[in-house]
Amino acid sequence: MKALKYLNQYLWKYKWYLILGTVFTIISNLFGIIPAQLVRYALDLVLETLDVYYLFNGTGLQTGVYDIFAFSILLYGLLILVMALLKGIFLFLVRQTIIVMSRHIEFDLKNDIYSHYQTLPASFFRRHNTGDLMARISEDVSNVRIYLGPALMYGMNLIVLFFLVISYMVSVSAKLTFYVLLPLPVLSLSVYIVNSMIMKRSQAIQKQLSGLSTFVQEAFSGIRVIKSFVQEDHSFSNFRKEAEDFKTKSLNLTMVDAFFYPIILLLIGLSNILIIYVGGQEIIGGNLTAGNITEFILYVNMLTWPVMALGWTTSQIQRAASSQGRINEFLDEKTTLVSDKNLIHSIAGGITFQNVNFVYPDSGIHALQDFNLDVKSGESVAILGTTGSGKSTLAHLLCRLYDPTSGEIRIDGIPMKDYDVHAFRRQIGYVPQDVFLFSDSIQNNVRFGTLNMPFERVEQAVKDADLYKNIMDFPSGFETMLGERGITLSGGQKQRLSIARAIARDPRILVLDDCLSAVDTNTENIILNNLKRIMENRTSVIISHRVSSAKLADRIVVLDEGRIVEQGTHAELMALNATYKELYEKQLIAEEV
Ligand SMILES: Nc1ncnc2c1ncn2[C@@H]1O[C@H](COP(=O)(O)OP(=O)(O)OP(=O)(O)O)[C@@H](O)[C@H]1O
Repeated sequence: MKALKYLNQYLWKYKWYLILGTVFTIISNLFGIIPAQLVRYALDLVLETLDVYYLFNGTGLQTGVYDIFAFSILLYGLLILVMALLKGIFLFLVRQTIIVMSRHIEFDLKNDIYSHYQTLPASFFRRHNTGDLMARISEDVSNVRIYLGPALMYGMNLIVLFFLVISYMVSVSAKLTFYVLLPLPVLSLSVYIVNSMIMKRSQAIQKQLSGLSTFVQEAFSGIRVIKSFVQEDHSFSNFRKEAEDFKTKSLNLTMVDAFFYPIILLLIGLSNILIIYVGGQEIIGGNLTAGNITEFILYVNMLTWPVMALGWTTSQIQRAASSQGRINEFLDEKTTLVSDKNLIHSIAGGITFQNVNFVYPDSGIHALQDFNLDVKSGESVAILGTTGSGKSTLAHLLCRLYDPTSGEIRIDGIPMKDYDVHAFRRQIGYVPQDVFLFSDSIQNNVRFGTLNMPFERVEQAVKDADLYKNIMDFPSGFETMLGERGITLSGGQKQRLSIARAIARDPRILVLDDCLSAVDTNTENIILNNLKRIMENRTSVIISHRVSSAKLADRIVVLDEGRIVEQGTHAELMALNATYKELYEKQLIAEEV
């Protein structure tokens, strides 16, 4: 329950909806209760007037009595109708305040979670799968919304109704009220027991649902691999297993739910029997009228639905508490990538790695070891190395997706940690190894959020990435849609578009992480030559496992198992006659073959 405290800030923000909602709930319940009293008056009136009516039997006054009697009944009938109408109007207003409030909070909560997700470091997204992230922002927020909307509304309604009805009942007959409410402790106990079971089972369902979403999301992201390996049946049988588990857990919950309503109806029925039995004796004793008994039956029936909803409400509150707990777990995660000084200024692009060590927290792999490198502003450095030698790790550190485990990275002589993270990243052009493009037009993929970027710059970036001709060949040119709603680019085209996106931002430091692997050597040369021109006076770090990409750089650094084994220009490294030369010759032969 503690988890729900987090929502108080939103309740405070929308306090007027809540206050008005409470007032409307009280008014609507008053209009709901008054008809029961009108029924009592009407019934007692009928019984009393009947005696008078028969008293005047055979006289001319009987018709007069009948007219007064009929008129009074009609008046009561009309009053009950007006009350029902007023109750309806106020119920409408209750929904217009409480449910509207819950929708506002749902909107705010989703936005807050989404923007919080975005502040979290890359390591967080490695630890948690996409299905889980999605479930917390959709399923869990929905559960919380139901608590803040319908559950709060029914809960408030129950409290107000209970208070009003019981005070009326006591004012009529304390004895009868005592008997009518006798089954209540049993009811509360059963509600509590059943709800604890509901809570446990719904948590299991929630967890399973999250697993199911992850499975489906992964299966459809990798649909091409599944199809090409003819693994549809295997994938389906795995899905069935997950879905079967979900079904079993849901059925377990349904069984408990099925117990719930009969128990409540039984106890309410017991109350009705008690009213008639004890009330009947009271009538015989002359303490109550038949109207009172009718009124009591109406009250008890009025309580039936809210008491039944009590079970639903409590289970929903518990469900919301567990959902909010899951949401808080992520909201409490704080990024470690913070800056004390938050320096915001334009950088020249000098990079210094000083005894940098990096160990991946989740795998414990020592990806970079005592790494020292000095890159002057405007210099182009190629990082070459075998697979798993730590090249991408270097790129991640340069974009400050991670901080070094020990050692320091300095930019223009200032520790990278002192720069404002966003202001710093804005000056970096990063082309990741796994190209990711959004389902949007080519133009918007290049602009990527910088809406005021002149079209000429988009065009120039695309030309520099040697993609212009390809784009012009598409019927819609720059407006060509990509992704699920549009065309699929080839691997090389994607890489070039990703390069265009990075250079269009006019970065001070460009980090290319093995992003020329899917283009031929000729295109690679064109792009690298273009980059040489546009990156003049800016720094470029070209990561590759291909010597052809490294050749044009001012300096080449050869990595092995997280350490620098050689560095120098192409000619110097060839003269060394060691790792680089061996790599060069191997790749030359492979290319010739
Ligand atoms: N997010 C991660 N969590 C844990 N270990 C990781 C992670 N990313 C990489 N590693 C490990 O760190 C080491 C260096 O990986 P890195 O991706 O930097 O190599 P690389 O030189 O870029 O390789 P490649 O050329 O194949 O991309 C590898 O052993 C890899 O398994």
